[in-house]
Amino acid sequence: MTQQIPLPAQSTVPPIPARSWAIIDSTLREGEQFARGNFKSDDKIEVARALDAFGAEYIELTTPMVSAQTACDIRKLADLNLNAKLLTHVRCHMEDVQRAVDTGVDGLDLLFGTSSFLREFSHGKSIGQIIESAQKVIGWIKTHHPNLELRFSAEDTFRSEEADLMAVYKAVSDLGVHRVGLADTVGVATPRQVYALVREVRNVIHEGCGIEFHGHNDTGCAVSNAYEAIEAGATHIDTTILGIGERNGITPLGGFLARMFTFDPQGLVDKYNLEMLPELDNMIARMVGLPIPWNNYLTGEFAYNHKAGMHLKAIYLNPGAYEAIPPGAFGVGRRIQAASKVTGKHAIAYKARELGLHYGEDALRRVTDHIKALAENDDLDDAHLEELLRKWVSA
Ligand SMILES: CC(=O)SCCNC(=O)CCNC(=O)[C@H](O)C(C)(C)COP(=O)(O)OP(=O)(O)OC[C@H]1O[C@@H](n2cnc3c(N)ncnc32)[C@H](O)[C@@H]1OP(=O)(O)O
Ligand SMILES: O=C(O)CCC(=O)C(=O)O
Ligand SMILES: [Mg+2]
Repeated sequence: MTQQIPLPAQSTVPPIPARSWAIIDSTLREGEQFARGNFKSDDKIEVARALDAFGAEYIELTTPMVSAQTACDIRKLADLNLNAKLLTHVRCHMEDVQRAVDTGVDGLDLLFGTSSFLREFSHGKSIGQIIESAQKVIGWIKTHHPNLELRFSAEDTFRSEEADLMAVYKAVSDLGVHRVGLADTVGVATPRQVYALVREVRNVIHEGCGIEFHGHNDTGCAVSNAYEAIEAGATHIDTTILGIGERNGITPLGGFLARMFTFDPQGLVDKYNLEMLPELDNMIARMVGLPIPWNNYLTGEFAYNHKAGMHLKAIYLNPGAYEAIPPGAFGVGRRIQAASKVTGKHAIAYKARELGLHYGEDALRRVTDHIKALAENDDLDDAHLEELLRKWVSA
């Protein structure tokens, strides 16, 4: 995490310092709600240790109410004494909380649905009753376990009435929670809505109270919504490795880091062991029995594949011409695909030079056209290209 890497010139957007926000990785909570997420005790230890080595500030675990085994696993994870703070995600309910405080975690993430959908179909409580429960539960924790870090989230925030939200957030902030949470539970929020609501919430909570954002990806906005939340003053972002979670998941750790790297690369390098990202993604892909998607942020098989002739000419001169983020920063490599119908003479000349071969202008044009024609139906692999370039010189 002290590594210094050569960093390219970045976008013209003002920097957002990486020290202004923290990651709450929820692979071991939201990720357990993923279709293929069913982590065994050893898996949980492996994931928690890996996230800790990566530098995640927080690791969120599911509620001990799930099962006796889950409660036992939470205790085991707490006994690891990781640097990352451990949180357990619990309903705003005395029984859950009493069970949670015995597990040895550093904090509790409380939640209560505030939208009319969840008030009617999930728990049946009014906003007044939600606030009363929060007072009872938070009051009890503050008295009996004053050292626990506390967060209160309004589940389904973005389909809740603004006045209801402000009443709930003000009440829990007055009760002394360390953070309030905004959750885009069904992935419906737009980046602009996220920005506006985080600003509103900032106005009703105490100055030192943090703001956490949890965003689902149903409409493809999970990364941009997390970014907008930070722009508006959020301090904590929920992620999972590979984005696993209910339905199609939440803000993926890698995608979020890619987004934030462009604003403060050195800040990220200082905070996290970024080169571990492929290891984290591979670990979860293995545990859930699915491949890493081909177009995954940073670690997908083709995330750093360069193919078109116009790109290749520039990439050889300066990779930053067609890369926002140097792949080495995240421990991945780039792939130059020089032998396709969309290649150009500069790419072929570079490939030839790597083999110690040099062509005159005419020969270069002819070999390039030959390769383009051959590749009309199927791209050539590197071995085929090499053979062809060598033969061309000796022919
Ligand atoms: C959007 C999210 O991801 S929220 C987090 C979801 N996480 C989980 O559900 C954790 C895993 N869940 C479980 O293991 C179980 O659902 C348990 C142990 C929590 C509860 O199981 P059960 O008692 O069998 O209830 P069930 O799951 O069928 O129903 C949910 C209950 O929680 C209540 N509830 C829902 N939200 C809340 C809340 N925020 N605070 C308090 N109670 C709540 C509902 O009213 C319902 O209780 P009821 O039967 O008294 O009406
Ligand atoms: O507790 C939270 O803030 C988020 C809960 C959750 O997973 C969701 O609302 O999608
Ligand atoms: Mg969720």
